[in-house]
Amino acid sequence: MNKPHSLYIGLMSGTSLDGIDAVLARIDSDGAVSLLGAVSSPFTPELRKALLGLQSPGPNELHREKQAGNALAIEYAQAVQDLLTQKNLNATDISAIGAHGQTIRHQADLSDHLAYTHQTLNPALLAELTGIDVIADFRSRDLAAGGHGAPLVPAFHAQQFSADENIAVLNLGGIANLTLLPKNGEVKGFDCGPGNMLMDAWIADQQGHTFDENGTWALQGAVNQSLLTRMLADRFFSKAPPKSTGRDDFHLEWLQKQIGLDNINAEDVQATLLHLTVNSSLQALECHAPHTQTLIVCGGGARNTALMNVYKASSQAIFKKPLEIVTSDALGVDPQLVEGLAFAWLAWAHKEKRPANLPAVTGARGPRILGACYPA
Ligand SMILES: Nc1ncnc2c1ncn2[C@@H]1O[C@H](COP(=O)(O)OP(=O)(O)OP(=O)(O)O)[C@@H](O)[C@H]1O
Ligand SMILES: CC(=O)N[C@H]1[C@@H]2OC[C@@H](O2)[C@@H](O)[C@@H]1O[C@H](C)C(=O)O
Repeated sequence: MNKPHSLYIGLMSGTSLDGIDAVLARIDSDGAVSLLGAVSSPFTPELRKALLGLQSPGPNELHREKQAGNALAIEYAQAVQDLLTQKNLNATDISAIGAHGQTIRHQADLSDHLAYTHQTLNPALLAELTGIDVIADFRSRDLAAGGHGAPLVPAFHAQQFSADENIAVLNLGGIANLTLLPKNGEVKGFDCGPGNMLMDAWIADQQGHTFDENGTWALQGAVNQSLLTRMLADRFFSKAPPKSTGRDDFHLEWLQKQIGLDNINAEDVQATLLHLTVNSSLQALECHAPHTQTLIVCGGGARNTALMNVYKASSQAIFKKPLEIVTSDALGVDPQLVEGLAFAWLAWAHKEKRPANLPAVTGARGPRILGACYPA
C-alpha cells in the first residue's frame, strides 16, 4: 500500500449506448491498477435519443453533434462529482480523468490519411466543470499512424490479466473484442463482431425493451441455422486482423437484410443472434489462439446468464479443446467496470508519456502516446 501512486478517474460510455461507467482507480508508479470506487448512471432518455440519432448521417448533424458533446460533458461531470462525493475526495486529489466520449463514427478501413474515428464529447467543458485535467480523443493518434485506433484495451488487459498460462479476454459490449495473452509471445487483439448490439437492437425494435435481460426472450426461441450461416458469412468475420468494427457495420438494417423475406419468429431471430455472438467469437478464438486455456469474459454480456450458458455449452463443439470460461468477477473485477478502468489507465499512460497502443493489435506503424490533454 505504500508504493507511490496517484488517483485517476476513467469514464466510459460504449457502443451499447446504455450509459456511463465512472471508476476511481489507484494507479501505482509501475502501472498496477486497483479499483477504489464506481458509479454507473444511465443516459437520460433525451441524450440517448440524441446520440442514437447521430449514429448515421442526418440533417444539421454538426449542430446536433456539438450539442450532444456538451450534454455528455455535463453528464460525465455529474458522474465525476458523484464519485468524489462517494469517496469524500476533492478535485485536486485526482491526477486526471480519462474520458472516452461516445463513438458515433468509426471509419478505420478507409485508406491511409482518409480514415477517421469520432468520439463525441466536449472535453474542454468537462475540464471546466470538474476542475480536473481531462485526457480525451484516445483513438485518433493511432489512426494517424496507420492503425485502426481500436481496440485499445488489450494493453490494459495485458497489464491486468496476464498469468502463467494462455489466457484470452473477451469483452462483450455492444461490439465484442478479444485480447490474446499467450504465456510466451506477443499480445494480440481485435474486434470479433457484434456482442450485445444486435440483440439489443432486435428486442428494441420488436418489444421496445433496451436489452434482453438474462437472455430470457432468446431462450424462448430456437436457432435458425440458415440465418446463422448467412450472418456468419459476412466478410468481417473472415477478415484477418488488424480489424475493428462498430455500429457503422452491424445495425438493425444489416439484420433485416440478413433475414430478407424469410418468415422467422421474432424470438428465433433473438436466439440466433445470441448464437451469432457465441459462434463468431469462439471461432475467432479457435482460429487465432487455439492454445488458449482460460477465457475471461467481461463487459455487460457477462451478466447475461443465457449467453454465458451457451458459451459454456458450445465451447467443446466450436473451440474443440477444453476451455475454462470465467467472468472477470473470478479475478475480482466487476465485468462492467473493466473498460472504465482501462480509460483511467490510458489517462495515466498519457500523463506518464508512455505509448499505450499495441501496433501488433491496431496495425499502427509504431507505439504512440494516446490522447489529448485539456488542463484543468
Ligand atoms: N443482465 C443482463 N442480461 C442481458 N444483457 C445484459 C445484462 N446486463 C448487461 N447486459 C448487456 O450489456 C450491455 C452493456 O454492456 P457494456 O456496458 O459492456 O457495453 P458498452 O461498454 O456500451 O459497449 P462497448 O464495449 O462495445 O463499447 C447492455 O446493452 C446489455 O445488452
Ligand atoms: C471505435 C470504438 O469505439 N470501438 C470500441 C467498440 O466497443 C468494443 C470494441 O468496439 C472496441 O474496439 C472499442 O472499445 C474498447 C474500449 C477498446 O478500444 O478496446
